[in-house]
Amino acid sequence: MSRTVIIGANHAGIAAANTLLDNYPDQEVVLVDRNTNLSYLGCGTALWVGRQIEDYHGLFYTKKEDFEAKGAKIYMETSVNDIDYAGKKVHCHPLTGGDDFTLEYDHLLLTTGSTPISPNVPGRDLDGIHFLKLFQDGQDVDKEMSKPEVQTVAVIGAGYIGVEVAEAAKRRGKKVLVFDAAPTCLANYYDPEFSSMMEENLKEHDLELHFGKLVSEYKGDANGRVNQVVTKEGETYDVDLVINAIGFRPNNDLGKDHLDLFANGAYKVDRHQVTSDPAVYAAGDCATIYSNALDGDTYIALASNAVRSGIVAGHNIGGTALEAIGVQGSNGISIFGLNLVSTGLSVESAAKFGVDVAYTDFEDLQKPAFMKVNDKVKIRIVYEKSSRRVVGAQLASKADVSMAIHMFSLAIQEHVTIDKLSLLDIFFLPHFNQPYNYITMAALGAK
Ligand SMILES: Cc1cc2nc3c(=O)[nH]c(=O)nc-3n(C[C@H](O)[C@H](O)[C@H](O)COP(=O)(O)OP(=O)(O)OC[C@H]3O[C@@H](n4cnc5c(N)ncnc54)[C@H](O)[C@@H]3O)c2cc1C
Ligand SMILES: NC(=O)C1=CN([C@@H]2O[C@H](COP(=O)(O)OP(=O)(O)OC[C@H]3O[C@@H](n4cnc5c(N)ncnc54)[C@H](O)[C@@H]3O)[C@@H](O)[C@H]2O)C=CC1
Repeated sequence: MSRTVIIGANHAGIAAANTLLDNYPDQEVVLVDRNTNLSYLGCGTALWVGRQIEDYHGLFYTKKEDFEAKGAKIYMETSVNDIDYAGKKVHCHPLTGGDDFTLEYDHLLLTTGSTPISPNVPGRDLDGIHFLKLFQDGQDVDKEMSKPEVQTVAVIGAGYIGVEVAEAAKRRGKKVLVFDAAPTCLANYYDPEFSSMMEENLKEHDLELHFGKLVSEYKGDANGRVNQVVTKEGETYDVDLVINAIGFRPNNDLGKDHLDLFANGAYKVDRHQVTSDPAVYAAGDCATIYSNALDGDTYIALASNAVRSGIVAGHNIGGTALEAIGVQGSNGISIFGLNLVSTGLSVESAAKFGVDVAYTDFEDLQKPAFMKVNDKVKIRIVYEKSSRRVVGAQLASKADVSMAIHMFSLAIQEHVTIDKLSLLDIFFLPHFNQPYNYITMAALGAK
Protein backbone atom coordinates (compact mmCIF):
# COMPACT_ATOMS: atom_id res chain seq x y z
CA MET A 1 0.00 0.00 0.00
CA SER A 2 1.16 3.47 -0.84
CA ARG A 3 -0.20 6.24 1.38
CA THR A 4 -1.29 9.62 0.06
CA VAL A 5 -2.09 12.38 2.48
CA ILE A 6 -4.34 15.09 1.00
CA ILE A 7 -4.43 18.42 2.83
CA GLY A 8 -7.60 20.28 1.92
CA ALA A 9 -10.82 18.34 1.35
CA ASN A 10 -12.64 20.68 -0.99
CA HIS A 11 -13.10 20.59 -4.78
CA ALA A 12 -9.50 19.75 -5.77
CA GLY A 13 -8.83 17.42 -2.83
CA ILE A 14 -12.17 15.65 -3.28
CA ALA A 15 -11.58 15.10 -7.01
CA ALA A 16 -8.12 13.66 -6.35
CA ALA A 17 -9.33 11.45 -3.48
CA ASN A 18 -12.20 10.04 -5.54
CA THR A 19 -9.89 9.41 -8.49
CA LEU A 20 -7.50 7.47 -6.26
CA LEU A 21 -10.20 5.57 -4.37
CA ASP A 22 -12.22 4.67 -7.49
CA ASN A 23 -9.30 3.57 -9.67
CA TYR A 24 -6.35 2.48 -7.55
CA PRO A 25 -7.19 -0.14 -4.88
CA ASP A 26 -3.54 -0.28 -3.76
CA GLN A 27 -3.74 3.31 -2.55
CA GLU A 28 -4.36 4.36 1.04
CA VAL A 29 -5.96 7.80 1.13
CA VAL A 30 -6.02 10.15 4.11
CA LEU A 31 -7.77 13.53 3.92
CA VAL A 32 -7.28 16.36 6.40
CA ASP A 33 -9.31 19.59 6.46
CA ARG A 34 -9.67 22.30 9.06
CA ASN A 35 -13.23 23.21 8.11
CA THR A 36 -16.43 21.65 9.46
CA ASN A 37 -17.86 20.97 6.00
CA LEU A 38 -16.65 19.89 2.60
CA SER A 39 -17.69 20.27 -1.05
CA TYR A 40 -19.54 23.58 -0.60
CA LEU A 41 -20.31 25.16 -3.98
CA GLY A 42 -19.53 28.83 -3.43
CA CYS A 43 -21.27 29.60 -6.72
CA GLY A 44 -24.54 29.00 -4.89
CA THR A 45 -23.96 31.57 -2.14
CA ALA A 46 -25.33 34.53 -4.10
CA LEU A 47 -28.28 32.42 -5.32
CA TRP A 48 -29.16 31.43 -1.77
CA VAL A 49 -28.46 34.79 -0.11
CA GLY A 50 -30.43 36.48 -2.94
CA ARG A 51 -33.29 33.97 -2.43
CA GLN A 52 -33.14 32.68 -6.01
CA ILE A 53 -32.88 29.20 -4.51
CA GLU A 54 -34.72 28.16 -1.38
CA ASP A 55 -31.76 27.30 0.87
CA TYR A 56 -28.18 26.04 0.95
CA HIS A 57 -28.83 22.34 1.45
CA GLY A 58 -28.27 21.39 -2.20
CA LEU A 59 -24.92 23.20 -2.33
CA PHE A 60 -22.90 20.29 -0.90
CA TYR A 61 -22.24 17.34 -3.19
CA THR A 62 -20.41 14.92 -0.88
CA LYS A 63 -19.76 14.27 2.81
CA LYS A 64 -17.21 12.73 5.17
CA GLU A 65 -19.08 9.41 5.31
CA ASP A 66 -18.83 8.98 1.50
CA PHE A 67 -15.03 8.80 1.82
CA GLU A 68 -15.15 6.54 4.84
CA ALA A 69 -17.43 4.18 2.88
CA LYS A 70 -14.71 3.95 0.23
CA GLY A 71 -12.09 3.07 2.83
CA ALA A 72 -10.43 6.46 3.22
CA LYS A 73 -9.57 8.09 6.50
CA ILE A 74 -10.79 11.67 6.78
CA TYR A 75 -10.02 14.13 9.57
CA MET A 76 -12.29 17.20 9.54
CA GLU A 77 -11.81 20.20 11.86
CA THR A 78 -8.15 19.31 11.89
CA SER A 79 -5.53 21.84 10.92
CA VAL A 80 -2.16 20.97 9.43
CA ASN A 81 0.26 23.47 10.90
CA ASP A 82 3.56 22.02 9.82
CA ILE A 83 5.09 19.54 7.36
CA ASP A 84 8.40 17.74 7.73
CA TYR A 85 9.19 17.35 4.01
CA ALA A 86 12.51 15.57 4.59
CA GLY A 87 10.92 13.00 6.92
CA LYS A 88 7.64 12.89 4.89
CA LYS A 89 5.51 13.65 7.92
CA VAL A 90 2.45 15.89 8.36
CA HIS A 91 1.75 17.35 11.80
CA CYS A 92 -1.95 17.68 12.52
CA HIS A 93 -3.80 19.65 15.19
CA PRO A 94 -7.44 18.73 15.97
CA LEU A 95 -9.35 21.99 16.43
CA THR A 96 -12.01 20.50 18.69
CA GLY A 97 -9.64 19.10 21.29
CA GLY A 98 -7.58 15.96 21.56
CA ASP A 99 -3.89 15.40 21.00
CA ASP A 100 -1.88 16.53 18.01
CA PHE A 101 -0.88 13.64 15.74
CA THR A 102 1.46 12.92 12.86
CA LEU A 103 0.72 11.27 9.51
CA GLU A 104 3.45 9.72 7.37
CA TYR A 105 3.10 9.84 3.60
CA ASP A 106 4.55 8.36 0.44
CA HIS A 107 2.84 11.10 -1.59
CA LEU A 108 1.55 14.40 -0.32
CA LEU A 109 -1.13 16.40 -2.17
CA LEU A 110 -1.57 20.05 -1.25
CA THR A 111 -5.08 21.21 -2.11
CA THR A 112 -5.22 24.02 0.41
CA GLY A 113 -7.03 26.39 -1.95
CA SER A 114 -7.16 30.13 -1.58
CA THR A 115 -8.03 32.95 0.81
CA PRO A 116 -9.85 36.18 -0.04
CA ILE A 117 -7.56 39.20 -0.17
CA SER A 118 -8.26 41.78 2.51
CA PRO A 119 -7.94 45.42 1.42
CA ASN A 120 -4.97 46.81 3.28
CA VAL A 121 -6.75 49.88 4.67
CA PRO A 122 -7.48 51.27 8.14
CA GLY A 123 -10.66 49.88 9.71
CA ARG A 124 -10.60 46.61 7.81
CA ASP A 125 -11.22 44.59 11.00
CA LEU A 126 -14.39 46.43 12.06
CA ASP A 127 -17.58 44.43 12.66
CA GLY A 128 -19.91 44.25 9.70
CA ILE A 129 -17.11 43.71 7.17
CA HIS A 130 -17.27 40.30 5.52
CA PHE A 131 -15.72 38.11 2.86
CA LEU A 132 -17.62 35.56 0.83
CA LYS A 133 -15.56 32.41 0.56
CA LEU A 134 -16.66 29.73 2.99
CA PHE A 135 -20.14 28.38 3.66
CA GLN A 136 -19.85 30.07 7.07
CA ASP A 137 -19.21 33.44 5.34
CA GLY A 138 -22.42 32.93 3.36
CA GLN A 139 -24.30 32.22 6.60
CA ASP A 140 -22.88 35.38 8.22
CA VAL A 141 -23.79 37.58 5.24
CA ASP A 142 -27.24 36.02 5.04
CA LYS A 143 -27.83 36.81 8.73
CA GLU A 144 -26.65 40.38 8.22
CA MET A 145 -29.03 40.87 5.32
CA SER A 146 -31.91 39.67 7.50
CA LYS A 147 -31.32 42.50 10.00
CA PRO A 148 -33.81 45.34 9.40
CA GLU A 149 -31.15 47.92 10.34
CA VAL A 150 -28.91 46.75 7.48
CA GLN A 151 -30.23 48.94 4.68
CA THR A 152 -27.14 49.92 2.71
CA VAL A 153 -24.60 47.36 1.51
CA ALA A 154 -21.21 48.29 0.06
CA VAL A 155 -19.56 45.70 -2.16
CA ILE A 156 -15.83 46.25 -2.66
CA GLY A 157 -14.61 44.68 -5.92
CA ALA A 158 -16.84 44.26 -8.97
CA GLY A 159 -15.40 40.96 -10.15
CA TYR A 160 -17.36 37.74 -10.18
CA ILE A 161 -18.14 37.51 -6.45
CA GLY A 162 -18.82 41.25 -6.14
CA VAL A 163 -21.29 41.47 -9.01
CA GLU A 164 -23.08 38.27 -7.95
CA VAL A 165 -23.45 39.34 -4.31
CA ALA A 166 -24.47 42.86 -5.37
CA GLU A 167 -27.37 41.31 -7.30
CA ALA A 168 -28.21 39.17 -4.26
CA ALA A 169 -28.27 42.21 -1.95
CA LYS A 170 -30.51 44.09 -4.37
CA ARG A 171 -32.87 41.13 -4.51
CA ARG A 172 -33.03 41.35 -0.71
CA GLY A 173 -34.22 44.96 -1.05
CA LYS A 174 -31.02 46.69 0.00
CA LYS A 175 -29.47 49.88 -1.32
CA VAL A 176 -26.29 48.61 -2.99
CA LEU A 177 -23.07 50.52 -3.62
CA VAL A 178 -20.43 48.76 -5.73
CA PHE A 179 -16.82 49.95 -5.72
CA ASP A 180 -13.97 48.83 -7.94
CA ALA A 181 -10.50 50.23 -8.49
CA ALA A 182 -10.84 49.45 -12.22
CA PRO A 183 -12.90 51.77 -14.45
CA THR A 184 -15.60 49.13 -14.95
CA CYS A 185 -16.87 45.81 -13.64
CA LEU A 186 -15.61 42.31 -14.58
CA ALA A 187 -12.48 43.91 -16.02
CA ASN A 188 -10.45 40.72 -15.50
CA TYR A 189 -12.69 38.77 -17.88
CA TYR A 190 -14.17 41.07 -20.53
CA ASP A 191 -13.27 43.95 -22.80
CA PRO A 192 -15.07 47.26 -22.14
CA GLU A 193 -17.60 46.62 -24.94
CA PHE A 194 -18.89 43.66 -22.90
CA SER A 195 -18.35 44.84 -19.33
CA SER A 196 -20.23 48.04 -20.21
CA MET A 197 -23.30 45.89 -20.94
CA MET A 198 -23.12 44.50 -17.41
CA GLU A 199 -22.55 48.02 -16.09
CA GLU A 200 -25.75 49.24 -17.83
CA ASN A 201 -27.60 46.18 -16.53
CA LEU A 202 -26.55 46.96 -12.94
CA LYS A 203 -27.54 50.62 -13.33
CA GLU A 204 -30.93 49.64 -14.76
CA HIS A 205 -31.48 47.62 -11.61
CA ASP A 206 -30.72 50.62 -9.47
CA LEU A 207 -27.28 49.69 -8.18
CA GLU A 208 -25.02 52.62 -7.37
CA LEU A 209 -21.70 52.13 -9.17
CA HIS A 210 -18.41 53.70 -8.06
CA PHE A 211 -15.87 52.41 -10.54
CA GLY A 212 -12.34 53.76 -10.79
CA LYS A 213 -12.56 54.46 -7.03
CA LEU A 214 -10.17 52.99 -4.49
CA VAL A 215 -11.52 52.53 -0.98
CA SER A 216 -8.92 53.98 1.41
CA GLU A 217 -10.58 53.52 4.81
CA TYR A 218 -13.49 51.95 6.66
CA LYS A 219 -14.86 53.98 9.57
CA GLY A 220 -16.86 52.62 12.47
CA ASP A 221 -19.33 53.73 15.16
CA ALA A 222 -18.78 53.71 18.94
CA ASN A 223 -19.50 49.96 19.03
CA GLY A 224 -16.82 49.17 16.46
CA ARG A 225 -19.33 48.48 13.68
CA VAL A 226 -18.55 49.75 10.19
CA ASN A 227 -20.67 52.73 9.19
CA GLN A 228 -18.68 54.51 6.48
CA VAL A 229 -16.59 53.77 3.43
CA VAL A 230 -14.04 56.44 2.48
CA THR A 231 -12.41 56.61 -0.98
CA LYS A 232 -8.94 57.82 -1.89
CA GLU A 233 -10.58 60.90 -3.41
CA GLY A 234 -11.93 61.74 0.07
CA GLU A 235 -15.57 60.85 -0.65
CA THR A 236 -17.49 59.33 2.27
CA TYR A 237 -20.44 56.94 1.98
CA ASP A 238 -22.70 55.79 4.81
CA VAL A 239 -23.06 52.00 4.86
CA ASP A 240 -24.44 49.31 7.19
CA LEU A 241 -22.56 46.31 5.79
CA VAL A 242 -19.41 45.79 3.70
CA ILE A 243 -18.57 42.76 1.58
CA ASN A 244 -14.98 42.56 0.36
CA ALA A 245 -14.47 40.74 -2.95
CA ILE A 246 -11.16 41.89 -4.41
CA GLY A 247 -9.80 38.51 -5.43
CA PHE A 248 -8.14 35.43 -3.97
CA ARG A 249 -4.56 34.62 -3.07
CA PRO A 250 -3.26 31.04 -2.94
CA ASN A 251 -2.98 29.41 0.51
CA ASN A 252 0.72 28.61 0.50
CA ASP A 253 1.53 28.69 4.22
CA LEU A 254 2.50 25.01 4.38
CA GLY A 255 4.89 25.02 1.43
CA LYS A 256 6.10 28.56 0.85
CA ASP A 257 9.47 27.93 2.49
CA HIS A 258 10.07 24.61 0.74
CA LEU A 259 8.48 24.65 -2.72
CA ASP A 260 9.02 26.80 -5.82
CA LEU A 261 6.41 29.53 -6.09
CA PHE A 262 4.74 31.45 -8.92
CA ALA A 263 4.71 35.29 -8.86
CA ASN A 264 1.54 35.41 -6.72
CA GLY A 265 2.76 32.70 -4.34
CA ALA A 266 0.97 29.71 -5.92
CA TYR A 267 2.83 26.40 -5.87
CA LYS A 268 4.52 25.90 -9.23
CA VAL A 269 3.43 22.55 -10.67
CA ASP A 270 4.28 20.71 -13.86
CA ARG A 271 1.71 19.19 -16.22
CA HIS A 272 1.48 16.16 -13.85
CA GLN A 273 0.67 18.42 -10.85
CA VAL A 274 4.11 17.71 -9.32
CA THR A 275 5.73 20.56 -7.35
CA SER A 276 9.46 21.19 -7.07
CA ASP A 277 9.53 18.34 -4.47
CA PRO A 278 8.91 15.07 -6.38
CA ALA A 279 6.90 13.55 -3.51
CA VAL A 280 4.61 16.57 -3.29
CA TYR A 281 1.74 17.34 -5.66
CA ALA A 282 -0.52 20.39 -5.67
CA ALA A 283 -3.81 21.17 -7.38
CA GLY A 284 -6.66 23.69 -7.40
CA ASP A 285 -6.50 27.28 -6.16
CA CYS A 286 -3.16 26.83 -4.35
CA ALA A 287 -1.32 25.85 -7.55
CA THR A 288 -0.45 27.18 -10.99
CA ILE A 289 -2.24 25.91 -14.07
CA TYR A 290 -1.13 25.66 -17.69
CA SER A 291 -2.81 28.16 -20.01
CA ASN A 292 -3.14 27.15 -23.66
CA ALA A 293 -3.85 30.76 -24.63
CA LEU A 294 -0.57 31.93 -23.09
CA ASP A 295 1.33 28.72 -23.80
CA GLY A 296 2.62 28.92 -20.25
CA ASP A 297 1.76 28.71 -16.57
CA THR A 298 -0.71 31.07 -14.99
CA TYR A 299 -3.03 31.39 -11.98
CA ILE A 300 -6.80 31.02 -12.39
CA ALA A 301 -8.92 30.31 -9.30
CA LEU A 302 -11.96 28.38 -10.49
CA ALA A 303 -13.77 25.30 -9.19
CA SER A 304 -13.74 23.88 -12.72
CA ASN A 305 -9.93 24.01 -12.76
CA ALA A 306 -9.73 22.64 -9.21
CA VAL A 307 -11.74 19.56 -10.14
CA ARG A 308 -9.78 18.89 -13.34
CA SER A 309 -6.37 19.41 -11.76
CA GLY A 310 -7.42 17.22 -8.81
CA ILE A 311 -8.29 14.39 -11.20
CA VAL A 312 -4.93 14.76 -12.97
CA ALA A 313 -3.11 14.68 -9.61
CA GLY A 314 -5.06 11.58 -8.55
CA HIS A 315 -4.13 9.62 -11.65
CA ASN A 316 -0.47 10.58 -11.50
CA ILE A 317 -0.21 9.67 -7.82
CA GLY A 318 -2.04 6.43 -8.57
CA GLY A 319 0.56 5.51 -11.17
CA THR A 320 -0.97 6.53 -14.51
CA ALA A 321 1.17 9.21 -16.12
CA LEU A 322 -1.45 11.74 -17.22
CA GLU A 323 -0.48 15.13 -18.61
CA ALA A 324 -2.89 18.00 -17.97
CA ILE A 325 -4.17 19.38 -21.27
CA GLY A 326 -4.20 22.91 -19.90
CA VAL A 327 -7.08 25.34 -19.52
CA GLN A 328 -8.54 28.46 -21.05
CA GLY A 329 -10.05 29.90 -17.85
CA SER A 330 -13.53 29.58 -19.36
CA ASN A 331 -16.08 31.35 -17.19
CA GLY A 332 -19.56 32.79 -17.14
CA ILE A 333 -21.90 35.03 -15.19
CA SER A 334 -25.66 35.55 -15.24
CA ILE A 335 -27.03 38.68 -13.55
CA PHE A 336 -30.65 39.92 -13.70
CA GLY A 337 -31.07 37.87 -16.89
CA LEU A 338 -27.95 39.12 -18.70
CA ASN A 339 -25.51 36.33 -19.54
CA LEU A 340 -21.83 36.91 -20.22
CA VAL A 341 -19.38 34.10 -20.98
CA SER A 342 -15.72 34.23 -21.91
CA THR A 343 -12.70 32.04 -22.48
CA GLY A 344 -9.00 32.64 -23.01
CA LEU A 345 -7.71 36.17 -23.40
CA SER A 346 -9.63 39.40 -23.90
CA VAL A 347 -7.95 42.12 -25.98
CA GLU A 348 -7.06 43.90 -22.72
CA SER A 349 -5.62 40.84 -20.98
CA ALA A 350 -3.68 39.89 -24.13
CA ALA A 351 -2.00 43.32 -24.02
CA LYS A 352 -1.19 42.78 -20.34
CA PHE A 353 0.47 39.45 -21.15
CA GLY A 354 2.27 40.81 -24.24
CA VAL A 355 0.33 38.76 -26.81
CA ASP A 356 -0.18 40.75 -30.03
CA VAL A 357 -3.82 40.16 -31.00
CA ALA A 358 -6.55 41.30 -33.37
CA TYR A 359 -10.27 40.77 -32.85
CA THR A 360 -13.46 40.47 -34.78
CA ASP A 361 -16.91 41.47 -33.46
CA PHE A 362 -20.42 40.69 -34.58
CA GLU A 363 -23.82 41.60 -33.15
CA ASP A 364 -27.26 40.52 -34.35
CA LEU A 365 -30.47 38.90 -33.25
CA GLN A 366 -29.81 35.36 -32.14
CA LYS A 367 -32.56 33.93 -34.37
CA PRO A 368 -34.28 34.99 -37.64
CA ALA A 369 -36.48 38.08 -37.17
CA PHE A 370 -39.64 36.01 -37.68
CA MET A 371 -39.01 34.21 -34.38
CA LYS A 372 -40.98 35.86 -31.58
CA VAL A 373 -38.72 35.05 -28.62
CA ASN A 374 -35.50 36.57 -29.80
CA ASP A 375 -32.60 38.40 -28.16
CA LYS A 376 -29.49 40.10 -29.40
CA VAL A 377 -26.17 38.25 -29.28
CA LYS A 378 -22.84 40.04 -29.18
CA ILE A 379 -19.66 38.11 -29.87
CA ARG A 380 -15.95 38.91 -30.00
CA ILE A 381 -13.30 36.45 -31.14
CA VAL A 382 -9.70 37.32 -30.27
CA TYR A 383 -6.83 35.84 -32.30
CA GLU A 384 -3.06 36.16 -32.32
CA LYS A 385 -1.92 38.35 -35.22
CA SER A 386 1.13 36.32 -36.21
CA SER A 387 -0.22 32.77 -36.02
CA ARG A 388 -3.94 33.64 -36.43
CA ARG A 389 -4.71 31.05 -33.73
CA VAL A 390 -7.80 31.82 -31.64
CA VAL A 391 -6.79 32.94 -28.13
CA GLY A 392 -10.08 34.17 -26.71
CA ALA A 393 -13.81 34.73 -27.12
CA GLN A 394 -16.56 36.65 -25.34
CA LEU A 395 -20.33 36.36 -25.75
CA ALA A 396 -23.18 38.40 -24.28
CA SER A 397 -26.91 37.88 -24.56
CA LYS A 398 -30.12 37.68 -22.61
CA ALA A 399 -30.54 34.32 -24.31
CA ASP A 400 -28.59 31.33 -23.08
CA VAL A 401 -25.82 31.08 -25.67
CA SER A 402 -23.34 29.85 -23.08
CA MET A 403 -22.63 26.49 -24.71
CA ALA A 404 -20.95 28.22 -27.66
CA ILE A 405 -18.05 29.21 -25.41
CA HIS A 406 -17.02 25.57 -24.98
CA MET A 407 -16.29 25.32 -28.69
CA PHE A 408 -13.99 28.34 -28.43
CA SER A 409 -12.34 26.76 -25.42
CA LEU A 410 -11.54 23.70 -27.53
CA ALA A 411 -10.39 25.90 -30.41
CA ILE A 412 -7.89 27.65 -28.12
CA GLN A 413 -6.72 24.36 -26.64
CA GLU A 414 -6.15 22.89 -30.11
CA HIS A 415 -4.58 26.06 -31.57
CA VAL A 416 -7.30 26.38 -34.23
CA THR A 417 -6.92 29.44 -36.48
CA ILE A 418 -9.63 32.03 -37.04
CA ASP A 419 -9.65 31.03 -40.72
CA LYS A 420 -10.61 27.45 -39.85
CA LEU A 421 -13.53 28.72 -37.77
CA SER A 422 -14.97 30.85 -40.56
CA LEU A 423 -16.08 27.86 -42.66
CA LEU A 424 -16.77 25.47 -39.81
CA ASP A 425 -19.95 23.40 -40.25
CA ILE A 426 -22.40 25.11 -37.87
CA PHE A 427 -25.98 23.90 -38.11
CA PHE A 428 -28.92 26.27 -38.60
CA LEU A 429 -32.29 25.98 -36.92
CA PRO A 430 -34.51 29.03 -36.33
CA HIS A 431 -35.00 28.03 -32.71
CA PHE A 432 -31.28 28.51 -32.07
CA ASN A 433 -29.62 30.74 -34.66
CA GLN A 434 -29.72 32.37 -38.09
CA PRO A 435 -28.58 30.85 -41.40
CA TYR A 436 -25.76 33.40 -41.23
CA ASN A 437 -25.05 32.53 -37.61
CA TYR A 438 -23.13 34.78 -35.24
CA ILE A 439 -20.05 32.57 -34.95
CA THR A 440 -19.55 32.23 -38.72
CA MET A 441 -20.27 35.92 -39.29
CA ALA A 442 -17.78 37.01 -36.65
CA ALA A 443 -15.10 34.67 -37.99
CA LEU A 444 -15.71 35.75 -41.61
CA GLY A 445 -15.21 39.34 -40.50
CA ALA A 446 -11.63 38.71 -39.36
CA LYS A 447 -9.10 40.75 -41.31
C1 LIG B 1 -18.71 32.99 -3.68
C2 LIG B 1 -17.92 32.17 -4.65
C3 LIG B 1 -18.46 31.81 -5.87
C4 LIG B 1 -17.72 31.04 -6.77
N1 LIG B 1 -18.30 30.69 -7.97
C5 LIG B 1 -17.61 29.92 -8.83
C6 LIG B 1 -18.22 29.49 -10.05
O1 LIG B 1 -19.39 29.80 -10.34
N2 LIG B 1 -17.47 28.73 -10.89
C7 LIG B 1 -16.19 28.36 -10.59
O2 LIG B 1 -15.57 27.63 -11.39
N3 LIG B 1 -15.59 28.76 -9.44
C8 LIG B 1 -16.28 29.53 -8.56
N4 LIG B 1 -15.69 29.93 -7.39
C9 LIG B 1 -14.28 29.59 -7.14
C10 LIG B 1 -14.15 28.22 -6.49
O3 LIG B 1 -14.96 28.12 -5.35
C11 LIG B 1 -12.70 27.93 -6.12
O4 LIG B 1 -11.92 28.04 -7.27
C12 LIG B 1 -12.60 26.53 -5.54
O5 LIG B 1 -13.23 26.48 -4.28
C13 LIG B 1 -11.17 26.04 -5.40
O6 LIG B 1 -11.19 24.76 -4.86
P1 LIG B 1 -9.94 24.18 -4.05
O7 LIG B 1 -10.34 22.83 -3.60
O8 LIG B 1 -8.71 24.33 -4.85
O9 LIG B 1 -9.74 25.16 -2.82
P2 LIG B 1 -10.70 25.64 -1.65
O10 LIG B 1 -12.13 25.58 -2.04
O11 LIG B 1 -10.16 26.95 -1.19
O12 LIG B 1 -10.50 24.54 -0.52
C14 LIG B 1 -9.29 24.40 0.19
C15 LIG B 1 -9.53 23.56 1.41
O13 LIG B 1 -8.29 23.41 2.10
C16 LIG B 1 -8.52 23.50 3.50
N5 LIG B 1 -7.25 23.92 4.13
C17 LIG B 1 -6.47 24.96 3.77
N6 LIG B 1 -5.37 25.03 4.56
C18 LIG B 1 -5.46 23.99 5.42
C19 LIG B 1 -4.65 23.53 6.48
N7 LIG B 1 -3.51 24.13 6.81
N8 LIG B 1 -5.06 22.44 7.18
C20 LIG B 1 -6.20 21.80 6.87
N9 LIG B 1 -7.02 22.21 5.87
C21 LIG B 1 -6.65 23.28 5.16
C22 LIG B 1 -9.65 24.50 3.62
O14 LIG B 1 -10.36 24.35 4.82
C23 LIG B 1 -10.51 24.17 2.40
O15 LIG B 1 -11.53 23.25 2.70
C24 LIG B 1 -16.41 30.67 -6.45
C25 LIG B 1 -15.85 31.03 -5.21
C26 LIG B 1 -16.61 31.75 -4.32
C27 LIG B 1 -16.01 32.10 -3.00
N1 LIG C 1 -19.01 32.80 -12.05
C1 LIG C 1 -17.81 32.34 -11.70
O1 LIG C 1 -17.16 31.60 -12.41
C2 LIG C 1 -17.24 32.79 -10.40
C3 LIG C 1 -15.89 32.66 -10.18
N2 LIG C 1 -15.33 33.11 -9.02
C4 LIG C 1 -13.86 33.05 -8.90
O2 LIG C 1 -13.45 33.27 -7.55
C5 LIG C 1 -12.26 34.06 -7.52
C6 LIG C 1 -12.44 35.25 -6.61
O3 LIG C 1 -13.47 36.10 -7.11
P1 LIG C 1 -13.40 37.68 -6.87
O4 LIG C 1 -12.96 37.96 -5.47
O5 LIG C 1 -14.66 38.28 -7.35
O6 LIG C 1 -12.18 38.12 -7.78
P2 LIG C 1 -12.13 38.74 -9.27
O7 LIG C 1 -10.73 38.61 -9.70
O8 LIG C 1 -13.22 38.18 -10.12
O9 LIG C 1 -12.48 40.28 -9.04
C7 LIG C 1 -11.77 41.11 -8.19
C8 LIG C 1 -12.15 42.54 -8.50
O10 LIG C 1 -11.63 43.37 -7.47
C9 LIG C 1 -11.07 44.53 -8.04
N3 LIG C 1 -10.06 45.04 -7.10
C10 LIG C 1 -8.82 44.52 -6.84
N4 LIG C 1 -8.23 45.23 -5.86
C11 LIG C 1 -9.12 46.17 -5.47
C12 LIG C 1 -9.11 47.19 -4.49
N5 LIG C 1 -8.06 47.35 -3.67
N6 LIG C 1 -10.19 47.99 -4.37
C13 LIG C 1 -11.27 47.81 -5.19
N7 LIG C 1 -11.34 46.87 -6.14
C14 LIG C 1 -10.28 46.06 -6.26
C15 LIG C 1 -10.53 44.09 -9.38
O11 LIG C 1 -10.46 45.19 -10.28
C16 LIG C 1 -11.57 43.05 -9.81
O12 LIG C 1 -12.61 43.62 -10.57
C17 LIG C 1 -11.97 34.46 -8.97
O13 LIG C 1 -10.97 33.62 -9.47
C18 LIG C 1 -13.28 34.21 -9.68
O14 LIG C 1 -13.11 33.86 -11.05
C19 LIG C 1 -16.07 33.71 -8.06
C20 LIG C 1 -17.42 33.86 -8.22
C21 LIG C 1 -18.13 33.38 -9.39
